[in-house]
Amino acid sequence: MALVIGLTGGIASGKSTVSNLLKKMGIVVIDADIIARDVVEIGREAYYQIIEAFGPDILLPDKAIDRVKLGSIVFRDEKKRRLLNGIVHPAVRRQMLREKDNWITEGETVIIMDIPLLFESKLTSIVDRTLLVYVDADKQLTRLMARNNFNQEAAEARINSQMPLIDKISLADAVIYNNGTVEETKKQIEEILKKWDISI
Ligand SMILES: CC(C)(COP(=O)(O)OP(=O)(O)OC[C@H]1O[C@@H](n2cnc3c(N)ncnc32)[C@H](O)[C@@H]1O)[C@@H](O)C(=O)NCCC(=O)NCCS
Ligand SMILES: Nc1ncnc2c1ncn2[C@@H]1O[C@H](COP(=O)(O)OP(=O)(O)OP(=O)(O)O)[C@@H](O)[C@H]1O
Repeated sequence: MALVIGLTGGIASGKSTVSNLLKKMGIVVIDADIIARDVVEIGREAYYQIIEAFGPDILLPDKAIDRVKLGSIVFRDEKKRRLLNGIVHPAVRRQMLREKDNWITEGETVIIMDIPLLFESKLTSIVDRTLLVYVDADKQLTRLMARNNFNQEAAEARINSQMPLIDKISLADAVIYNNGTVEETKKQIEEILKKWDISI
């Protein structure tokens, strides 16, 4: 039996930092953000649905979806965000489940599913345990602004489109506090894996 762990957090809370550390330890990670990009590639079903819903102006000259433009629409408008989620999320969910099944068939015993909206999208039923990457609100904002070169308004729009990170703490089976150094975060990961009897 494989153990499937849902890794979640908030935007720029440190999920990729944690998943990279887990990958280095040899653990398989399925990344919802990567799959969400894949399912809207030119020619895919969700690609046409997005054009239908948001109009052809949402395309770049090379016909790919303009992610910057789409982001500036959906992170300011909840209705539009729900519309996009309704198109993209079912396709992401299907592909994630397929990849999970493939890894299980290949004999993997521990699989991480990195899903930013695990709690918001009520996807906890597809994982056995949940692991939250938490960071204080002020650090989340400054890290997001620095990483994406966002102004405060754009960064806050994204943060506010998610469940407050602090509310996710009580929903998670374990929490990694990513306020300190990456080394401190690594130690916490090792402790949780030990507590969960996962040998690496
Ligand atoms: C709006 C889009 C085009 C913006 O693309 P962009 O390249 O700027 O951002 P990227 O996809 O890398 O997402 C970065 C982070 O934003 C946050 N985020 C993305 N989509 C959403 C959403 N619908 N609601 C809340 N937060 C979101 C997540 O924390 C994610 O890790 C894109 O995020 C998208 O298609 N979102 C809908 C699909 C989705 O929910 N993806 C998240 C995981 S399934
Ligand atoms: N412990 C840390 N110390 C300093 N910087 C960090 C730490 N953890 C993450 N960061 C930085 O904060 C930013 C956000 O981290 P990361 O990309 O891992 O978050 P994420 O949760 O995967 O974000 P998203 O969901 O938005 O893709 C990155 O620039 C990363 O280098």
